[in-house]
Amino acid sequence: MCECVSIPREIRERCEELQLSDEQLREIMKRLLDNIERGLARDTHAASIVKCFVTYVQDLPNGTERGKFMALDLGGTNFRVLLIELGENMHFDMKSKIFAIPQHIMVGPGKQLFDHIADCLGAFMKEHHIEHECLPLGFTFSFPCVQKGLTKGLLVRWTKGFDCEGVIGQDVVELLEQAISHRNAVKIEIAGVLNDATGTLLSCAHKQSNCRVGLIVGTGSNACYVEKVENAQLFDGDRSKPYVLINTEWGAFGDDGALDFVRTEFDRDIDNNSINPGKQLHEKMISGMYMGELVRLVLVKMTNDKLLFNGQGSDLLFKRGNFFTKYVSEIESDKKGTYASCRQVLEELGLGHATDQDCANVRYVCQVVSTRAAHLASAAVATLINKIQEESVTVGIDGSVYRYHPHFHNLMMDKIATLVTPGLKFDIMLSEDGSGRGAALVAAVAARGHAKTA
Ligand SMILES: Nc1ncnc2c1ncn2[C@@H]1O[C@H](COP(=O)(O)OP(=O)(O)OP(=O)(O)O)[C@@H](O)[C@H]1O
Repeated sequence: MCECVSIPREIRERCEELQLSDEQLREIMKRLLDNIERGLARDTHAASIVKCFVTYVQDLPNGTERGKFMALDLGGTNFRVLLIELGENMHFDMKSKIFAIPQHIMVGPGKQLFDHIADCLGAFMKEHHIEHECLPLGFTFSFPCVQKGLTKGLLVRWTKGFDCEGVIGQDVVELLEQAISHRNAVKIEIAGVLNDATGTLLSCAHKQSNCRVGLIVGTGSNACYVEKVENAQLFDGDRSKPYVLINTEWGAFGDDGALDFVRTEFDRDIDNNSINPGKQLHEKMISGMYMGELVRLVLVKMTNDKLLFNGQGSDLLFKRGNFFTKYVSEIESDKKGTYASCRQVLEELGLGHATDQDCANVRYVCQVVSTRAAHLASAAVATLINKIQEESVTVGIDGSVYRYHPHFHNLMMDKIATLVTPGLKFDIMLSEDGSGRGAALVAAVAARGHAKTA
């Protein structure tokens, strides 16, 4: 962090607990690996915090997939319906539309949510004049699910601000099918349910054949990776194939206290004020739903201690949720020694009286919080790379935090390089629309399978 020189000692000291040493990161890796192994093993799975659910996806795309597919992507800020056509030479034609999920639907009855999804699907198919076709559909549903097959996923719990009654324990594919037939508008054949991390892995593997990890750093954080079937003890699918994709659900890592040695008062505050206290503690230290709020909490404390803004905050700064995660990216995008975006953000927050020193301090806090997130994500990715132990592995990543934060990629490249077993090569690539393409690819790979057996 090159700007330390101009940052007062008190500010730096307050931020120390938010900076993780390599030793701490290695300890986190050890604990995460232990959690992953417990999630995979028959005897320890039930009690394991990191669930490592099997996905039943065993084949990666190989470029021979062809046809027209639908995809639904539900799992965070936006809900999307997509129509994707796979052609020769990896040609990918995609039409998509974003539909809002109103807040009252996010926390209302489950039936209302699935009816809404079915209505949006029907409207989209009509708009594209395909309402009379029965197309295969991949359903990206990015919440923790126990899968019982490629087309059966039971919701374990809601995350990321959703809390719809009557869905936990239910098969979300069945709920979607019921809603579609109930609305009676279109016909669809659901070919697979997956989450966005799996979709990201598949969409990157379509381009980069050594892709073995899919990572999300968006509203939430999660990862999926390619595991040997022999290690996936609970997998009851085709054990004659060598691999199966594992959905780690690592957002829950730490829910048993494993991360308490690095959690701070700010992390505890975020958790206590969330709709799922005590849950998803790893995710809450990394992802976009919480990053801005973490920064705000640090700024509030420093303001109250008269270390910022001459002790004069603003109503907007003191109100929860007002410091958006995109502000972190904007503030850190200012060139060294300049504060144009920072000033704009502070003005929006009623802090027009900030001095240049305040701006430098605010940027420092943003850097500390986003760097911690990038380092935690890196430690978790390095854990998987070391576990996979292939000579060269590509990690596909999606999510607005990774996509838009100006330094996240570089921070991750540097830290993963420090943490992986010497000799293992890796690369990380941005997934172009992983959840949508990935869902279509699941449907397409399944269709390829049918074609083969037919
Ligand atoms: N410019 C930005 N820089 C950093 N974070 C951002 C930016 N814009 C949006 N975000 C954050 O990214 C999150 C949304 O992530 P994304 O767009 O990947 O959506 P998502 O699909 O809902 O996420 P997920 O895949 O976790 O379900 C929000 O928490 C938001 O605050």
